[in-house]
Amino acid sequence: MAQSIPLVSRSPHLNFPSLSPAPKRCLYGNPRRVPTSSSCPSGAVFSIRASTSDSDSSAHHVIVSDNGTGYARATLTVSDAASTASIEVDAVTEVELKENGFRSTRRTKLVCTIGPATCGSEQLEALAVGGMNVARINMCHGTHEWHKRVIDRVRKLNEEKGYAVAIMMDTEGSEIHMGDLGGAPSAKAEDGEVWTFSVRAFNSTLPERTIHVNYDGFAEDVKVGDELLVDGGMVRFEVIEKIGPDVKCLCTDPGLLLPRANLTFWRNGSLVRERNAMLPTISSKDWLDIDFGVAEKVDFIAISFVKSAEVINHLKSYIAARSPDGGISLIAKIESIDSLKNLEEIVQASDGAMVARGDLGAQIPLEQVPSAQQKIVRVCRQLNKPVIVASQLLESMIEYPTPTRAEVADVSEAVRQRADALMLSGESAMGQYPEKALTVLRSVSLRIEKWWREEKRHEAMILPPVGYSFADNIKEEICVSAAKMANNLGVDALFVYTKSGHMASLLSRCRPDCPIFAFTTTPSVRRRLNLQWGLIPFRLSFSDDMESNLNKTFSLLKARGMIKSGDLVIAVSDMLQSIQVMNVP
Ligand SMILES: Nc1ncnc2c1ncn2[C@@H]1O[C@H](COP(=O)(O)OP(=O)(O)O)[C@@H](O)[C@H]1O
Ligand SMILES: C=C(OP(=O)(O)O)C(=O)O
Ligand SMILES: [K+]
Ligand SMILES: [Mg+2]
Repeated sequence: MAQSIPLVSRSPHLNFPSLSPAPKRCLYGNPRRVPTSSSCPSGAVFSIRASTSDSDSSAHHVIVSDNGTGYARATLTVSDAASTASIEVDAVTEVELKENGFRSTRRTKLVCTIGPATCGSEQLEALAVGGMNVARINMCHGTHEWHKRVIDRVRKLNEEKGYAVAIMMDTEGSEIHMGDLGGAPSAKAEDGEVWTFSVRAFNSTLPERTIHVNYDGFAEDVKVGDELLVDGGMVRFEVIEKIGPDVKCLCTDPGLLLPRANLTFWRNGSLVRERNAMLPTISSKDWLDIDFGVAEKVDFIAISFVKSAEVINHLKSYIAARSPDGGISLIAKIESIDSLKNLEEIVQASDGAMVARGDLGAQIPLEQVPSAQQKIVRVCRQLNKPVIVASQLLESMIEYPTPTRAEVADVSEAVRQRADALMLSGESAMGQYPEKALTVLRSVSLRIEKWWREEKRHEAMILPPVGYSFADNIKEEICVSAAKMANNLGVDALFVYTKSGHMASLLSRCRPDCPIFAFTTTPSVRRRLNLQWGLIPFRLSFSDDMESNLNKTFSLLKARGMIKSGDLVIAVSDMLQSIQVMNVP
């Protein structure tokens, strides 16, 4: 059983006022320094260890303390250990840390959809330099060869330049969408024009004002008088006549038609969900794309139009059988009425979720999208799953070099909600200013994060336990306590040594004020951690011996100028149930 931790009552430094934000207190003269003594020349290590019933592990000690002072002694000599080892971190973070220190690092992660505007090696590198954490490829567009080239270029960038840009493959799903406009980049539909939407296959050039529809049942399912919405209402038509496979439609709201834009149809003010609602979540084409993603070892697969947890579980077992090392995480896209209905079970089954506002806004009234977003972000945080806010964040930047004030406010709100990540779609895939759009996301994120750190404006969120076992509960408690200590002590960084990434995600979930340095042994875990709020993932080989891990880390990071003597850090690990507070020697 867990023991009481007498240290807490013995050490006044640990009696923090709970919940209320603690003022920065001067603990020992210098607020950032734990006392050092001659017996502990290189900074004190203070360790709390909890024990569990399965106490055969050497990690399960009650407390380690040094002759009643509450401080375990450690000799953190910067030694030989590191000389042969290496640490991998991306160049942008390294420069940021060196130049501006810990507080300058961005906590909100950035996902960029890669398309014709950004698929070249130089363009990809520019995005990586600009802060792209995850590159998304959308299987609605392009061929496997095209996507493979992008994947290879990102991989090369990671290998040669030290980035950990993860790859997210997004499935097409069984939505109804238009064809590819016969190769044209877009087409303008004017008020009063009559267009033909047809399920016919056109092998030569498309007749004028004709759109191919990918769903065979389309002409049968729509009725004269139905409203047809392109891309959630960017362009609207009214169905005026049905002639076999052709549906004649009158344009009532003009606008730009983009290739493969999504289509929904509405009758008497409600979304029509006939046979199309019975389409499988994962189409036969999606299965081929998923096989491609597994073969290419992508880091994330985002599943479009998820309706229930069942499909996620099904896909998980499919992928597990083909990719036994477990390197692929599943992201559920919340973009339908069904996915909102079954939100908790879907998020629980997935490894993360996306607020896919594009299609969501076509399925529920637009004015309900903001509250849905807030709810999805909250549920994901409570269930400890990373969440991405996506679509139209900077839509006007597809054409213009500056965003609208409203777009900046929208980005700010997602950052304030402390979503894990923000995503660019058309802005980076086919827009004219992909790098500028990324810069806007980066600078708005940094500014808003700084603002509420300074003002303590974020609302506290109840974080219910997520683990199923007592051992899990201990991990959670350690992370919650470590994050709280980090805030109260104003430490420079949290360090977490994690093999699976789980402890890192538990710390991220607490959204602490300082950055979290997540050390992990495998490149694949490192890339996947790159989607999570506040984590700076490093690849490092480490052992079960925390003291040597810390020595090695300090030595390597100091050698690269990323930390310096006197910096205050708190370290936790998933090998040892402890929280250690120390100054970098
Ligand atoms: N691989 C690609 N090849 C060509 N165009 C692409 C590609 N990926 C994205 N695009 C373009 O960028 C736009 C925005 O991307 P995204 O939001 O992911 O797709 P969609 O609009 O289909 O939901 C697409 O409509 C398409 O015009
Ligand atoms: C991200 C979305 O999905 P896609 O771009 O694949 O339609 C969305 O609908 O917002
Ligand atoms: K998609
Ligand atoms: Mg969508």
